[in-house]
Amino acid sequence: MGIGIGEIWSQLGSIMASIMFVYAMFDKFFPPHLRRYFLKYTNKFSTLFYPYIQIKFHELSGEKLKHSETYKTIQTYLSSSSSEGATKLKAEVVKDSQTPLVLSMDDNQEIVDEFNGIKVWWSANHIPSISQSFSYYPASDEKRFLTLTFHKRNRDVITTSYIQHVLEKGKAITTKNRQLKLYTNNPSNNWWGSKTSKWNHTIFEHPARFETLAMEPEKKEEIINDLVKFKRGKEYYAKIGKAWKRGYLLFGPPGTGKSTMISAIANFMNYDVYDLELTTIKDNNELKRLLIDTSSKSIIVIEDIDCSLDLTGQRKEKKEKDENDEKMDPIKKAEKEEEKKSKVTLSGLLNFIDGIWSACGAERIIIFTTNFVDKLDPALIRRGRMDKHIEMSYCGYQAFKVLARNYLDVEFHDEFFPVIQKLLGEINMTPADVAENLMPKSITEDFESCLKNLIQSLEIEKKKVQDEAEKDKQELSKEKEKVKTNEKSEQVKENGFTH
Ligand SMILES: Nc1ncnc2c1ncn2[C@@H]1O[C@H](COP(=O)(O)OP(=O)(O)OP(=O)(O)O)[C@@H](O)[C@H]1O
Ligand SMILES: [Mg+2]
Repeated sequence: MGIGIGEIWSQLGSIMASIMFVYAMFDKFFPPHLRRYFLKYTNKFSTLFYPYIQIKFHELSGEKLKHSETYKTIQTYLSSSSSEGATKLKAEVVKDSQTPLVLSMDDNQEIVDEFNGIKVWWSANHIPSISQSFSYYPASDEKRFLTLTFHKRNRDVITTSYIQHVLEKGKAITTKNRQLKLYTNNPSNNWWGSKTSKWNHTIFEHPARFETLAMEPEKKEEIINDLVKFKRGKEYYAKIGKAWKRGYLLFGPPGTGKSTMISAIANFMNYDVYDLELTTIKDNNELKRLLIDTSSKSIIVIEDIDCSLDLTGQRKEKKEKDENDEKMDPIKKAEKEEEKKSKVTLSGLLNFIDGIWSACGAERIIIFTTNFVDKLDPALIRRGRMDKHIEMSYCGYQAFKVLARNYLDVEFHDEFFPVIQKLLGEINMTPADVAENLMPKSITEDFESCLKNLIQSLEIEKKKVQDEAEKDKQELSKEKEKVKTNEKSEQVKENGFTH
């Protein structure tokens, strides 16, 4: 006869009661100084019989400085197999991935994985915050980690090949599912708790590509080659003893495609973009902390560097405006005072680019853009910091051809193209303006009228330039006339004086 469920329960109950009783006796009568020895030996005893090893992977590593990439990678790896093993699943942020729903293990769930016939167990663990106070911000002492459990005898295989296998596979899945992200820095008064990130991000979906970027083909080729070389340069950078990063300085007048070029680079390299807004950063220290929280395979962009640094521009303008607010309430005024005092300095930025801290994380491109390259401090843009200087210039004939192909699907037109070629040789027009002229303004407008529009604009521009040159010439001759008449009258005076 089998034993009934009820009987099992009653037996289990009495066993539990006995354990509780023994524990209570132990707690009450065992002398505390002996208890320590007892626990030590039972621990040794149990490890003798407990044949498993556990490894923990924490979400935050390095004194909470950084979200661990290893943790994220393992999580990705596990999410690909957890759907089968775990019974409680968690749906992850959907918008970051190309797959509509990313499932992963929920807290305190366990899954079994197998590698070369060896069984391992993974569990997701969560230690809630100790502080009980209710807060809008996530608690900073909350801890999450993944635990890997395996048999002692497999120690070597697991710690070398298996973990490497997990990381490689996790990375491969990440790259496959990857959508580029565009990050902007959060003002530091929002950096509460360890969970709130220093960077906000959205999905980066700029359609710019090198193929659609209008510039001289040789120049474009050169940039692409440089990027390819950089991407494959891991060993090379290690060999020459340099951090694996590269700086580009993009300069040129507004509307020549600097920002477009950044997007094209991001798409080409498949890197995330960190758009760094220097004006909201309080000091060099904050800048450093932002840098630490960026990931590898990324582009760090500082647009209009001449305006955002203390060298010129924006900050000064801001100060002047503030001086008008004399009647401001005292708290706000103190805050503003604080804002004025703290700032990122040139040396802080230089450290950010190539100081010791810049070596954390690899495969990174730093891009500065400016309209006025002459305004920048030479220290900032010397080679080694900004390795490659790229001038984005006015639209030439080759660049126009790319735009015509993009906007109108036209390769050549024997009536209009030669005219445009001649005019572009004489007139400076930005690719943005050329593009605007080429864009059909209504659905009925055909490509010929678009090309005519461009020619018309170029001719108007040419006329303007000619008129201005004429005016300048006239003024110059007037000046000359004046000087001549002055000289004459001086001479007359002098002659009159001597006679
Ligand atoms: N070289 C180019 N190739 C293709 N499109 C271009 C190019 N330059 C400009 N454009 C077009 O003009 C628009 C403005 O260009 P973009 O924002 O890249 O200029 P910019 O150099 O960054 O200007 P600013 O100095 O004002 O920031 C873009 O949306 C793009 O469509
Ligand atoms: Mg721009």
